Amino acid sequence: MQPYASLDKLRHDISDIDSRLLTLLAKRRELAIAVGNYKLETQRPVRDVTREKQLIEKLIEQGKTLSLDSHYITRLFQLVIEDSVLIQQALLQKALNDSQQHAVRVAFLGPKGSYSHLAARSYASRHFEQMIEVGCSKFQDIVDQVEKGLAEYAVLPLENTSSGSINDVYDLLQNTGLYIVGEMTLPINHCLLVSQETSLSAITTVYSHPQPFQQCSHYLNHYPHWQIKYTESTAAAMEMVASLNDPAIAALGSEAGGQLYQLQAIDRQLANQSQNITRFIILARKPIQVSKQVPAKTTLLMATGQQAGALVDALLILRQHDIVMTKLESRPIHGNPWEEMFYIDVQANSNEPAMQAALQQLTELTRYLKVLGCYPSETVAAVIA
Ligand SMILES: C=C(O[C@@H]1C=C(C(=O)O)C=C[C@H]1O)C(=O)O
Repeated sequence: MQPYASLDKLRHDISDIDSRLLTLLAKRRELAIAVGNYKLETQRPVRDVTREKQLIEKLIEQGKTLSLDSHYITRLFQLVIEDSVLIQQALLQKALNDSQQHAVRVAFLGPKGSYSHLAARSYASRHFEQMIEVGCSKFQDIVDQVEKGLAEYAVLPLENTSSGSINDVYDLLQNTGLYIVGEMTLPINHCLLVSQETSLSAITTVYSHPQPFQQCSHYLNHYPHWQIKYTESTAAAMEMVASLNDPAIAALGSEAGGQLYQLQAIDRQLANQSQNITRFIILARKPIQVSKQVPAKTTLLMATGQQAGALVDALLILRQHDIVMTKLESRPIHGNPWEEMFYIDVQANSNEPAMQAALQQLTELTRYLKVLGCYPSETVAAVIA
């Protein structure tokens, strides 16, 4: 038999299995939606950590008999379970907030192909029937679009596992009347994208948004002669590289985004952290109700007095009510040199009695307190067996 013929046959069989896997995953999702509807009627919590643990344990056992590695099985099914939890959370949220909108306008840092665009699409696929894309060129424009009623939702990147907090977005939150109504995480795989056949040694200039340059600083240190050029988004960098069509010019961005501009990746996984993940927040003009059946997060904006221990006193209030803090960030207050605004994420629903009591005490203690939003926590990691 010709080697090519056998390769064709093998690939045909692999494609066949992949397609059957997809059909099964879609069936699994349908069952998860049915479970979601059952939970809606019976008021049961979406997450069942014991069930997740048992499920993964059983799969690992079965995997052993099939010579499949437990780490591989865990990673695969964490993703599958995450999808199922998020789809159920979206279902409960829709029922509670009675949102009748079919086509919603979502503003993000565009143009097409940016990470924000991928995040907006992924969030919309779970939450809305149809998304009308509103690509913006600045963070401020995204917020303005929603504030002016030209879009219903804003998608903004807030923090990244390699480069940390995105200060410009934190600062915007101090001055907007919008509320946080959702969050999501997106794995970010930065690639070096080029418009034609070339090699790393031929590159002289790289275009991208400042964030990818920060997140790939270790990789870039190997090429100190590369000229760095900033653009307003990774997609703008891709657009530029496509239009210049020069073998010495590259962009840092996502492979999927690059495909929209006919760019090819010549190097991948360039971020300093192998787990390079960005957390995005979703903003809207009105706050939402979060179902008691889903894990919730609340984000607070707070200015304490200048007295010694003011922040500690505030945090002690959270501890007193057994409220877990997942993030604390501080940013300067514009116009008040050396004064700080604190951003606090807690694992709690702002409607719970414990949180209500804590908010009451914090209002008495602090100079300024605002609930920026309460939203379903989408940083779901299925429990490892
Ligand atoms: C589907 C369910 O909901 C969630 C998702 C699970 C899954 O995808 O297998 C398991 C447990 C729950 O956290 C369920 O409760 O069975």
